[in-house]
Amino acid sequence: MTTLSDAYRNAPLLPHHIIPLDFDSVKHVPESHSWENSDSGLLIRIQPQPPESLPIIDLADPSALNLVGQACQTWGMFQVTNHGISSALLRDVEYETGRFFSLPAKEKTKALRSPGGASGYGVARITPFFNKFMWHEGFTIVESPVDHAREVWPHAYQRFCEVMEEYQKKMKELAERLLVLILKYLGLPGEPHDLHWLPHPTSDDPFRPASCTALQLNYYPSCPNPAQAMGLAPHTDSFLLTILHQVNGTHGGLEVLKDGAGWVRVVPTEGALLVNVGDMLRIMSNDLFPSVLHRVVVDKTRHRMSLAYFYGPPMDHRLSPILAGGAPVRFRPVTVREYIEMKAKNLDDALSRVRVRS
Ligand SMILES: C=C1C[C@]23C[C@H]1CC[C@H]2[C@@]12CCC[C@@](C)(C(=O)O1)[C@H]2[C@@H]3C(=O)O
Ligand SMILES: O=C(O)CCC(=O)C(=O)O
Ligand SMILES: [Fe+2]
Repeated sequence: MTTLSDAYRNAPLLPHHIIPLDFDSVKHVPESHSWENSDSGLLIRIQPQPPESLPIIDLADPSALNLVGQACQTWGMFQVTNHGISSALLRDVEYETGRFFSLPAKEKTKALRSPGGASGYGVARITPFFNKFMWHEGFTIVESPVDHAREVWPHAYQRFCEVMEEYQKKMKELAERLLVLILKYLGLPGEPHDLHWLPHPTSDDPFRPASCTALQLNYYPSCPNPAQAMGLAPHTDSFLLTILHQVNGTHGGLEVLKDGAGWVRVVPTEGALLVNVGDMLRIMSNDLFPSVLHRVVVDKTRHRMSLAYFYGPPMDHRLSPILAGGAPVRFRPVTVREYIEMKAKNLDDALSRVRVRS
C-alpha cells in the first residue's frame, strides 16, 4: 500500500523549510518573516469589504443535498451544523492542541517532521514556494500520532493520541457523508464501480480500500506587527474536501479570494464546521466546483488555532471527471499519488498540468 509519505519522499524538504521560528523569543517581525516589501506583500492589505458569511447548511435539512451542491458550485466553501461532532470532543481536541503548541520550542522540535516525511511538527508544506516565512506552526497527523507524541511526552502521550484518533474517526464519517451527497449532486450513476472506496449506503464492504487522510493542527502566534506577517500564504487544498474547525472561532483570520472582490474575511459561526472543496474534487466535478484560494491573517494580541482534516480517495485511485451529460472533459485522469507529488513540486501549477487545453 502506498502512503502519504511515499508521495512526499521524492520532494524532500531542507531543514530550514521544516523548523519554525521560536516565536516566543522575538519582539519584532524579522526580515525573514516580513512580507511587506516582498512579491506577495501587496496581498497582505486588508480589504475594506464587510466580512462575508458563507452559507450555513443544516445537515438534518431534507434539502441538504441541493444546498451542499449549490454551495460547492458558487463558493467552493460552506459551513455545516448538525454535523454530529460533539462539543465535548471539540473541547478535547482544542485542549490537546493547545497543550502541544504551548510547549517550549525545544520540546516541540522533538516531534519534528523528517525531510521526506508527511507527519510531525514543522512549518507548512507550502513554505518552499514563497520567499518569506509564515507566522505559523503546524503539526501534521497521518493516522496515529503515537510516534511523534511519544517523543514529546514519553509517559503521557496516550490522551493526546486517543483524542486525535477519535476526532479523525468522526471527521472521516462526516467527510464520507458529505461526499455521498456531493457525488449524488454531480449525478453519479447508481453503482459507482470505481468509487468502491466510499461507504455504500446499504452494504458496507469490509475490504474497502483506505482513503487518504490527514489532520493538520495549525497554530498562529500573536504577532507584534500583523500588517507585515502572513499566517498562512494563499493556497488551495489538495484533497477532495477539507473540514476546518476554528478554535475560539469568533475572531477569525481566514480569508478567501473572491472574484472581483479581492480577499474577503470569513466570519466563523460558533458551533459550525467549515467545509471547502479541494483540487481533487475540482477535478472530479470537471471544474464545476472551484477550489478556492484562501489564506490566514494574524492578530496583534491573540493567537489562533485551527484543525484542518483532509479527506481524499486511496493513493492509487485514478481521479477523473464525473460527467453527467456530455460536457467536454476539462481534466485528464491522474492518480491521487501523482497529484500529490505534482503539488509538492509545483504548487499552484499542479492543477494546470492536469487541465486539458482546448
Ligand atoms: C494531507 C495533506 C494536505 C496538506 C499536505 C498534507 C499535510 C498537510 C496539509 C497542509 C496544511 C496547511 C496548508 C497546506 C497547503 C500545507 O502546506 O500543508 C495543506 C496541504 C494540501 O492541502 O496540499
Ligand atoms: O487556519 C485556518 O483557518 C485555515 C487552515 C488551512 O487553510 C489549512 O490548514 O489548509
Ligand atoms: Fe487550506
